[in-house]
Amino acid sequence: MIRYEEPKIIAEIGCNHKGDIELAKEMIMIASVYCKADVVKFQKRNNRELLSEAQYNAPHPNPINSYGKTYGEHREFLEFTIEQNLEIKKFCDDLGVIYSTSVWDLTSAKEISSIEPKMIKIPSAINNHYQMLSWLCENYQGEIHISTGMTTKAELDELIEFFVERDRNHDVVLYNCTSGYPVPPEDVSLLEIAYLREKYSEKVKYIGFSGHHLGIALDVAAYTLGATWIERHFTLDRTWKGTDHSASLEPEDLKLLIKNLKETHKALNFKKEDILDIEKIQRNKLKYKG
Ligand SMILES: C=C(OP(=O)(O)O)C(=O)O
Repeated sequence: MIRYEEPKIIAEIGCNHKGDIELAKEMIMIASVYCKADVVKFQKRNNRELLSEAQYNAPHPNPINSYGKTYGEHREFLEFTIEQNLEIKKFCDDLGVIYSTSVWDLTSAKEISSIEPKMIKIPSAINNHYQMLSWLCENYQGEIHISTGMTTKAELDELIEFFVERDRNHDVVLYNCTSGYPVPPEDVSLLEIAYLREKYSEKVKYIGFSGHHLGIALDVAAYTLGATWIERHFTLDRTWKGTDHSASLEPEDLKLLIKNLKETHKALNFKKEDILDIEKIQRNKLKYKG
């Protein structure tokens, strides 16, 4: 039986702030105050550590989305320093919204841990970086959220055992994810959520869903299948330059998604009695009396 707790919604700002901290703050305000997201999330990379020299110096694979002459320059343009991340975290604390970020390398994991966020995300691309995961298990006290896009079932088993062996599984949230931008419905593969729940719900704290699809219907289905945490990319304009905007939600969509998720949470129950109060008048009026 699924334990339906209140859904928790992450507005993944990621790099959609276009490297502009004032825009990032405006997005945080809208996501939290207007849309009512629980968490706003960013991404932290040390590009010299993460990318090989060749990757750093190569052009962006899709130049139309590039903010620099090389892929490395493009990534640096979108990067906030640790001081800027701290400024953003304080901005979030003042607003009462949770700040989080994914970390893409060991240096970023160490830097971000030093500002003590409540939760850190491990992106699908990096969920096999065991040196970084070991460091986090030993040094970081908060929740560890892990995405499972482009990951085999055997790799997933290994990942969960890693956390169980270190007795850190009690604060792991495991996300179903298909890594694509955008992902067509047939590749969202929502039943993987049921698989994660059946196989790992005793081993991790919660199951989640990191969606890169279009629209908001599938997130409600994901919640109904047992994903408590729902993460969606967030932008102010889906036509902006950048890989993630097209698969992101604009404010009206995110607000409606959160409303729909909260209503679904209220509706996922059994009738409290055979005939509810709301039905009694109808029963007197309409029920066949024989
Ligand atoms: C890429 C990320 O996540 P996911 O793998 O869930 O898309 C991220 O959080 O930075």
